[in-house]
Amino acid sequence: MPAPEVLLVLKILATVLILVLAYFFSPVILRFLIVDKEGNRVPPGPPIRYAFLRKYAERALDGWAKQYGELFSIWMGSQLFVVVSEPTVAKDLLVANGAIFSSRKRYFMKNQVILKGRAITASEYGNRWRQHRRLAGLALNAKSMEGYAAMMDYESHILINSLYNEGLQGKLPMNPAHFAGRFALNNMLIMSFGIRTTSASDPLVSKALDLAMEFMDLTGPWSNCIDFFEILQYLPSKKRTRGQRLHDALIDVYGSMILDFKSRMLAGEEVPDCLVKTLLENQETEKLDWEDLCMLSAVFTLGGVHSTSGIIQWFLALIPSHPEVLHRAQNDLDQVVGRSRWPTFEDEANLPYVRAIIKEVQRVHAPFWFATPHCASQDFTYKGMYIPKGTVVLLNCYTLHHNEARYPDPFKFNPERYIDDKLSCSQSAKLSNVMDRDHWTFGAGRRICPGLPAAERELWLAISRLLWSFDFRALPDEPISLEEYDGLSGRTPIPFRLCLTPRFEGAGDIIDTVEEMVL
Ligand code: HEM
Repeated sequence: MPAPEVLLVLKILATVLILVLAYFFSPVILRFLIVDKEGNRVPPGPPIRYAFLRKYAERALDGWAKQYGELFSIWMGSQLFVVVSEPTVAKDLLVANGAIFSSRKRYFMKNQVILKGRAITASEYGNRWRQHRRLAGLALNAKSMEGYAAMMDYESHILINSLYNEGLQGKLPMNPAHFAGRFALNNMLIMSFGIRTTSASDPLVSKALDLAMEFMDLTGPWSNCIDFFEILQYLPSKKRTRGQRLHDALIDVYGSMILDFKSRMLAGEEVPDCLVKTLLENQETEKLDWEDLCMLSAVFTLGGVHSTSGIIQWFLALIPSHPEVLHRAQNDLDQVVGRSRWPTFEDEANLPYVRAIIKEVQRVHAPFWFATPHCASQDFTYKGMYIPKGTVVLLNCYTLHHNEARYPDPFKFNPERYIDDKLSCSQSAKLSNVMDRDHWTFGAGRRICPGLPAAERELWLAISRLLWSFDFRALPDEPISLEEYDGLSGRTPIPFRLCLTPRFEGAGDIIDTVEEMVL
């Protein structure tokens, strides 16, 4: 017979175990208990609560979508998620009922520790978000975009030039990630701060890319148990320390750029139009404090870095194993543009296959398989399924992008499927028949990415010029993985190397006619 003390310990352990099991299996009961006035239950879903989802969470979600249907629910710790996996449901909830499904959950790590409730992407739906969106809109409207057009053209030239020279005209295999990252970063710095990095070795490039990666890794919809188990929020943890450090680094790096810009304004210098100019000019009337300025400009900038650079990297990862795609695109470029100049943004409408390649890369390798989660700001019942206020609503882009009915043979990289699609992604997102929409890479509804036109222009310039300039060769003993990826929310390929050889004699003459400039 064990001693009474041992029995007591065993009893306590058994009770704890029962409580833990009850907690994790409580969805079985909650699915009957949580109902609206008519008795409608939450959408179907797995019977247990999850503490975290394994790497490549999109595969688990895709499996559940097949098992439970177009709208299913899942508990992550205390948080109820509803996952949207079908285009008409996405439209019905996020677009038609955008007044209800356009908020954001106050994630502990992302919204509270890192962004301290600031920044457009973290703002709950309401006046503050409208203010942020209006300010971002001023930096991204059609007139502002015209102002950035020449610089984006120039940055794409610098991108091609640095790949050409650093890769010794194709003799040296290279990892394109840093260069694609710098291209996207420079475009964002121009739009946000009116500045650019003047060489690939500028320390700001690595610093900003590292901060963007850390932000993506700490802020995924499932990355942190601490977001869903409130008790952990009262305890010190490594993740929380990383989040706090990231907050401080964002203030440090982006705050000092704001101070530099402000001192130029105060000195009477003519400063370029950009987001920070708009913010500083409107700081008093809009009642923006120092942290608002830092977080708005930091998140705006880093939001457009890994996403755009990721798509360029996925394009480069895909193209060596799809020579038929490459040859057709290069043939079209030769026919439409010729070899005595390279493509400009104005050529876009005349090169439908190149545009189709870009759309297809965005479909098969969206940088965010779950966009940025929305949150329900009211109770809502959809087709007999109850979505309580506070539910996080997730766009399951992976399943949406592999929908057999919309994209036959969905796992095949096949740009041909977009050949008759003459719309830009911005136009396509507004189509009334949502089954015709090109893809969901930029989100949906009122929170749809406001940087979409900027991203489209950048991607066109980079990808059409890469196709015009180079042949692409993978290394026989370094296969490029198209299945695995880096990043917990923003996805980029596992680092890879390839050789970029000029496609014809004379290409280098055009590629080499550019020099780094200081703004
Ligand atoms: C290929 C590149 C890009 C991709 C794939 C992308 C994707 C996204 C997605 C999925 C969202 C969330 C949408 C939603 O909640 O439904 C978003 C939001 C946002 N994006 Fe982008 N983005 C890209 C480039 C950019 C650029 C270049 C900028 C700035 C110039 C930008 C600025 C923003 C901002 C400010 C938000 C927050 C909007 C809000 O919460 O209201 N993005 N983006």
